[in-house]
Amino acid sequence: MTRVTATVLDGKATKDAIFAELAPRVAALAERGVTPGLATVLVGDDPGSHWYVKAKHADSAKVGVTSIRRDLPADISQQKLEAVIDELNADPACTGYIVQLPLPKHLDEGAVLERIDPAKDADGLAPVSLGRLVLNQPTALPCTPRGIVELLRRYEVPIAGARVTVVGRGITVGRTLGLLLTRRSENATVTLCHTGTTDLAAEVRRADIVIAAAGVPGIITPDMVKSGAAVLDVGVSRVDGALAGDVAPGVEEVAGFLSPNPGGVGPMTRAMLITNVVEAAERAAAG
Ligand SMILES: Nc1nc2c(c(=O)[nH]1)N[C@@H](CN(C=O)c1ccc(C(=O)N[C@@H](CCC(=O)O)C(=O)O)cc1)CN2
Repeated sequence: MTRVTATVLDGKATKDAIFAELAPRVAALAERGVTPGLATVLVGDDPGSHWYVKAKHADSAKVGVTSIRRDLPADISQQKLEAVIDELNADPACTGYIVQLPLPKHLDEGAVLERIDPAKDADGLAPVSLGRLVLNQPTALPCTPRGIVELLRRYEVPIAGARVTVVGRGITVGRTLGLLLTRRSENATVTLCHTGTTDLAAEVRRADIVIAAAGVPGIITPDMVKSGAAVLDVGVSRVDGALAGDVAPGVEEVAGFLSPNPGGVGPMTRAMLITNVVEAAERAAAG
């Protein structure tokens, strides 16, 4: 019997294509004397967060976006961290910035996000940005949800009318993704599953698109997936030091589309961050 294997939703190749599209836009801004600048605020020593921030600055360099880094000690006080936020809000070289999450437990993440000038919120995670998203007002979109929608679109996975099951209610993916997918421009029907969901397998089985963002290795097994569904693996766990996604082996034989992990949604998150910064610079240049 011939085994069918899902089409790979290649986030790395798509990121490279997006960067190739952004580079001339950055060059056009340069001709007008505008250089977009991305700043990152990184608190502490988490190796994963360090990797992400380093990658974000490498991406910026590839596209012609300048970099500002604020690497801060794990025991920084709330007051000192907020002073760094205030500096970036006032810095004309900083078009947009992100505070790498999660922050150490002693810090008030909500207060930090609230302090970000919405005009410089490159992550779309500040309360005003999320409120604008809810109200259908123009705003920077959260990078991972935007990356998921972009990846689906570029591979022509039908979204309008699709049943989407999102697994995981974290702020960077699950909780915000439904806001994008239920806009009229996407028109999907979304179910958000979490630890209180009574029959996860049934919710996944009826989905045309599954977004696995629980951070539980292998939680999505082949028997849970409808034949031909698109499955995007966004979960990040470390098992014996290696990255482990939420999607178990064998799903590629049932799904129609599968985003690998690594190499799927992660690179798209980075591509959308740089896109958000370039768009902010274009808005500022237009006055
Ligand atoms: N302020 C934010 N914090 C966090 C966000 C976010 O969007 N904004 N999302 C995640 C982490 N994240 C971005 O910051 C991110 C995750 C993954 C990748 C990525 O390219 N991953 C690679 C694999 C990397 C590895 O081997 O560990 C891949 O998937 O191929 C980039 C960015 C939480 N925090």
